[in-house]
Amino acid sequence: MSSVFGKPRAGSGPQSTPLEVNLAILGRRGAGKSALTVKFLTKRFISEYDPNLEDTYSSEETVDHQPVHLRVMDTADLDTPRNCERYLNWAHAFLVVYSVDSRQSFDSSSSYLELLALHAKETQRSVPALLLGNKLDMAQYRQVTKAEGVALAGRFGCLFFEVSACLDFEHVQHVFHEAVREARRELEKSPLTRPLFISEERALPHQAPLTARHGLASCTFNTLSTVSLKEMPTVAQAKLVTVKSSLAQSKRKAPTLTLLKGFKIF
Ligand SMILES: Nc1nc2c(ncn2[C@@H]2O[C@H](COP(=O)(O)OP(=O)(O)OP(=O)(O)O)[C@@H](O)[C@H]2O)c(=O)[nH]1
Repeated sequence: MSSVFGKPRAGSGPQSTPLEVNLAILGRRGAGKSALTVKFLTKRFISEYDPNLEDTYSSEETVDHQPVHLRVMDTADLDTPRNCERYLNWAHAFLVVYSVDSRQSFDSSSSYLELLALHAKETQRSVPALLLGNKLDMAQYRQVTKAEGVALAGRFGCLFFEVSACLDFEHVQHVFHEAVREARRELEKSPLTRPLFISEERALPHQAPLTARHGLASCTFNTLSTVSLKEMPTVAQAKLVTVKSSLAQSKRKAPTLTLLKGFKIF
């Protein structure tokens, strides 16, 4: 039996079932969520995309010598969080993305972090979030300083990174793997935490003022006190695509590319 983070882990040997981690990528339209997701999955940068596609990808990863079955939901909210339940109750970790050359996207990322903090409070379920400033290659057009990113992340107690989807794959991979580590820590603290889909829609009493304040229109939260719990169903309007691990992809690029419909990959 191997030891991760000082705790013996049942089932972490070679025969073990991979740890399942659901990761949702949040952020304003154009921040680079899809580009980062595809970069992580294929090591490639995309320049054309369908902004209305919301895809959930599945990738077999190895993080700290442990197999991980990682599902990545590349969300497609418009300018503000909408119908958030689909990811709030599904994800074990969130990547909140803004673009360093867009003040608007930074403001949106703040709204997303507020939303996550509120949801954590209401459900008493802490889900780690990482704040990510993307498009570092556009640093000459910066509208958001690194210090502002650090400060926002500090306010919400999350890790912070600046990356570029069109530069090094390793930096992007590092961020995704950090998200897995954060999720794993949380899962080890409370192993009963697992993705749930809660079917009953019920707005919280104080939801309206907060959503109004932060522009979180049409987000509904459901707490564990609501009665009807179900397994997470297929994500609405999402394709689930299995992608080979990064290592396998580099050897077998063609099959991977045919799976990632909706993107033009270079
Ligand atoms: N220069 C640069 N451009 C990027 C980077 N990441 C994404 N882009 C470009 O920014 C635009 C938006 O990227 P997407 O990945 O589609 O952004 P998104 O957040 O998924 O946006 P939606 O799909 O509309 O939700 C595209 O033209 C990308 O090619 C980056 O790191 N650097």
